[in-house]
Amino acid sequence: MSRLLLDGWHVVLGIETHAQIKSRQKLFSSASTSLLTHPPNTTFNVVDAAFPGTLPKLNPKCLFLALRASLALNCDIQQRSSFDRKHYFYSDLPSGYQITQHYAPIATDGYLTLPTLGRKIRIKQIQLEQDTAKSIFDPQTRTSLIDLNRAGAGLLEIVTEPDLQSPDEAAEYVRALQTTLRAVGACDGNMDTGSMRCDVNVSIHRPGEPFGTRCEIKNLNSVKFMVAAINCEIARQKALLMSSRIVPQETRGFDHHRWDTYKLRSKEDAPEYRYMPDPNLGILHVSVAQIQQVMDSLPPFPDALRKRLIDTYEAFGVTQTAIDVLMGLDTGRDIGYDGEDNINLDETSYQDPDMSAVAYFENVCANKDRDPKDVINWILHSLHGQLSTNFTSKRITPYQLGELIDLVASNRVTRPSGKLLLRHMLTDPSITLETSVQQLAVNLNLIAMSSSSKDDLQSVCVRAVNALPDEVAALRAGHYNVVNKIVGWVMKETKGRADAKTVREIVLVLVKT
Ligand SMILES: Nc1ncnc2c1ncn2[C@@H]1O[C@H](COP(=O)(O)OP(=O)(O)OP(=O)(O)O)[C@@H](O)[C@H]1O
Ligand SMILES: [Mg+2]
Ligand SMILES: [Mg+2]
Repeated sequence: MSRLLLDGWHVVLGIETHAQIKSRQKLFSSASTSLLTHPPNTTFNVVDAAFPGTLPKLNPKCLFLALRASLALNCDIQQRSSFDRKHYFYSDLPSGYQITQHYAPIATDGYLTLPTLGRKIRIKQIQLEQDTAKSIFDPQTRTSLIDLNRAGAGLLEIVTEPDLQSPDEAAEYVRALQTTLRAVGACDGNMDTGSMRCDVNVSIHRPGEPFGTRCEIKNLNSVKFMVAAINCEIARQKALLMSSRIVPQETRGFDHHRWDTYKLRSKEDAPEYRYMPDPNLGILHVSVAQIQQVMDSLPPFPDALRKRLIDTYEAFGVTQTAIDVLMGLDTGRDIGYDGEDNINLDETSYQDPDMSAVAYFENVCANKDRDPKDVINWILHSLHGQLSTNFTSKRITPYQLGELIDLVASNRVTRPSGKLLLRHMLTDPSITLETSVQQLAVNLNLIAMSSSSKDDLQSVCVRAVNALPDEVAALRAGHYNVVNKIVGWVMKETKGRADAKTVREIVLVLVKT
């Protein structure tokens, strides 16, 4: 979408994302990070509950993941950064302040490339900070309950420059950010469970004029709501400006029942946070050697990987869209993860999260006789839905899929039979990762008839012609499309083992004579 909206306004958007760090322990305490399955108030310790005399201690795993995310977002890592206290009083904040990096964040001046639009969105800074507890209002007893499980969990706040120009771009940015954070294992990117939450800043102005006043919409937990909130906000600001009023700087929320934004507080009511350096935490030093070590541990970045895949496979007819779907970048899919809990909580066996769909595809394509376009079609169309899980743990290995593709490509098995074969492989528990696909095709009587015995096929076609005299007459009278009905009869009779093209040829010869 272009920057210019229909009626001549420019839209300016900046996004602040809170991403929960995928670490086993909290940012400054040794308590476990909570999963949704944990009962309330079971995963916190005295540090998280802010008992007097407790001291914070930075968890190296959180730092490691923050550095990975920062490098993946092309930021400059600050060799010296520090922590500050942001004070406010709310029941979900036991200590009365949140530890964040207000004055000297860990990383600055990065960018994220929007995969399909190709534009670079500048990342202003990334800061490490603590998450709050959760307060839950119980309307029956009219009381607020506090769950400390989330208190003190590590967050990355990732702040963009005001570079985004439309709701579509904002959506693409969030999806690309989600993919990047997942690719480096820093965050599971799951918006509907609150692992990733966005605040979006919106302003509009006339072309050539300075930026308008921003309003910030807080705590958006899906891309859909974010896009809706931006659209509502643009409409609201436009209406104000068109009637010669001003847009006051405000913090707003999005009400998904009313499908509109509402005012939370104005700039004048903004809390005074009384930021101050946290005296319990010193300067955080990161050496060049440490940065290099993290750099060496990184998997290929999604945009570089995407470019390599396009450069390698586009010549074979593999489309960019297919590559985006394979990489999970396709913008048509909503941000929701498949609900699977693939959080790797074991620090000692740290593994890069899988780019398994890509690895699987390239593994099958390693045999140069295979057509990559054919391979990606099999994966996307026939294995679709299983892409977000690890292929090797599934019921079909790249070797087996390759075997299947070769059987179909050489007409030993028809395409419909191939799909049937695949379904068997995915669902029949007696089939192992060692099963030969060719042997299975033989056992299931799925070897194509045209390549096994043409005579058999000929006799089925003769039966078809005898069984369908009306259709034969229609065909003879010049209604060519009727041939499909006769071919269909043969396909049904042979359970899809016949090659439709061969059947058509045989039928046409039979009908003419
Ligand atoms: N005129 C504007 N229109 C839209 N977005 C803007 C504009 N000016 C700044 N922004 C964006 O607003 C965001 C400001 O975030 P930042 O964290 O710097 O400050 P904040 O919102 O005041 O603080 P807090 O972290 O307490 O919410 C950035 O993403 C920035 O790009
Ligand atoms: Mg901010
Ligand atoms: Mg903000």
